[in-house]
Amino acid sequence: MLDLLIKGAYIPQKGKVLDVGVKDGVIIRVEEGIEEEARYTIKAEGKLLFPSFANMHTHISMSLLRGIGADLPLMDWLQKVIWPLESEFVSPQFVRDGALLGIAEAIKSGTTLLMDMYFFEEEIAKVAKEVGIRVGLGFGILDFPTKVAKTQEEYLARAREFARNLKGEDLVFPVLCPHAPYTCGPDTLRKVKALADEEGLYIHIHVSETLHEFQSIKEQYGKTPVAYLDHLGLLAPNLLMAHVVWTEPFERDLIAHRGAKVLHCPESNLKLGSGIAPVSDYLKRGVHVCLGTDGPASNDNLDMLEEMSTMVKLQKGVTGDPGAIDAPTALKVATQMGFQAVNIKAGLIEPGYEADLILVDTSGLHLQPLYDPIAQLVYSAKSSDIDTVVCKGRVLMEKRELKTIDEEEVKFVAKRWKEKILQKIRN
Ligand SMILES: CSC[C@H]1O[C@@H](n2cnc3c(O)ncnc32)[C@H](O)[C@@H]1O
Ligand SMILES: [Zn+2]
Repeated sequence: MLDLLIKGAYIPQKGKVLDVGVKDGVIIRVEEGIEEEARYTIKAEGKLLFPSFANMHTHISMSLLRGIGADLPLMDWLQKVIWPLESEFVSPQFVRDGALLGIAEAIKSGTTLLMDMYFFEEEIAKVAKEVGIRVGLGFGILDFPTKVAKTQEEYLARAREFARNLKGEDLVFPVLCPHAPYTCGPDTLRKVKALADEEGLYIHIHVSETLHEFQSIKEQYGKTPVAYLDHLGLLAPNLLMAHVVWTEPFERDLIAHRGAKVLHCPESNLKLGSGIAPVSDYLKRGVHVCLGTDGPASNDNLDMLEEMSTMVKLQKGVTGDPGAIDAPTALKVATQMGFQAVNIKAGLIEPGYEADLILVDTSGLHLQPLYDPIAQLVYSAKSSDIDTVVCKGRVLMEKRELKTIDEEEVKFVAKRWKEKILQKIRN
């Protein structure tokens, strides 16, 4: 008996109407007219079936800080606004409440994998398991004290303990998160690398986000950021680098050669005025590129459909080439490349792949007439068209109704945080 049967959806990547049968979280049948019994059946006639999105760089609990400090460059935004607020308000409860808000928004826009970096990540692990979404989790490691730890030794010991506690979990997995080359010195970065290799972990880090960072790392260490990380031994397949906006051409080839991954966050880079990453050039050179929104306080949402559309249009505009990134490639970057980067077999609708899927309702005026579903998903669809979301075979949203989160409660709690935070800002 199947656990889930999705009947009669059009699968654009196959160009056919098919049924999809799922058992134990995995797609086992993709065929016409499946008659096998199923515990749960979704009638999907007239809808499009796609893989779900992998949001590969975010700080979901920052959803509670959304809208604060708009229109500042990165370092002013962080140092004058965000870090003082985080030091005042971030607590396990803040992280939990922010995670619920962020995860609810992520599911409603079709995401089933989030790569997160923040504080008190054990709270996010609990929320993710309750709700049924995949999250890669690590707390930020910095060369200065935060609420997580005070010294390098303490950060590394806690990171090891955190990783060991989460090993073997189903939906959540531990990652090491040195914040950036400008907040972690070379000794910390080398030790993080050693720990990652010992424990078999990914490293998730902000890299070369602004021109200021690019120039100051070069001044301080005699090498531009990517070359500097390579010099320290970090540039390897387990390195997930967020942003990578500023690179020399030789560094781009080095990333491809070493197999490190780029987590591209175009909307955050635009909003903070950080620049435009040369993503079509990365892809041409064979770099593994994934897509992320960054935190919802610098974007200011977790909408991967929007992010995908922004990515493609920026590359067309900057290069003057309308084929710089085509729609099927954009979809692949936002789905399959993300899952693949962390070794999750999802992102394709094939037997043997994890059942991480979305159904898209095409009845909206903005999707009429529907000639090219993949191009129209990238260029015309809105996240409100996403009708159903399935993560590892579990239905997290159906007919736009969240199945595992109380949406009204999440909004109520967010308002309470707003009142507290506003009081502080006004005083
Ligand atoms: C210590 S946990 C993560 C840390 O990162 C901060 N952050 C959020 N967005 C960005 C960004 O775009 N670049 C660098 N750092 C960022 C966040 O506020 C947390 O303090
Ligand atoms: Zn970030």
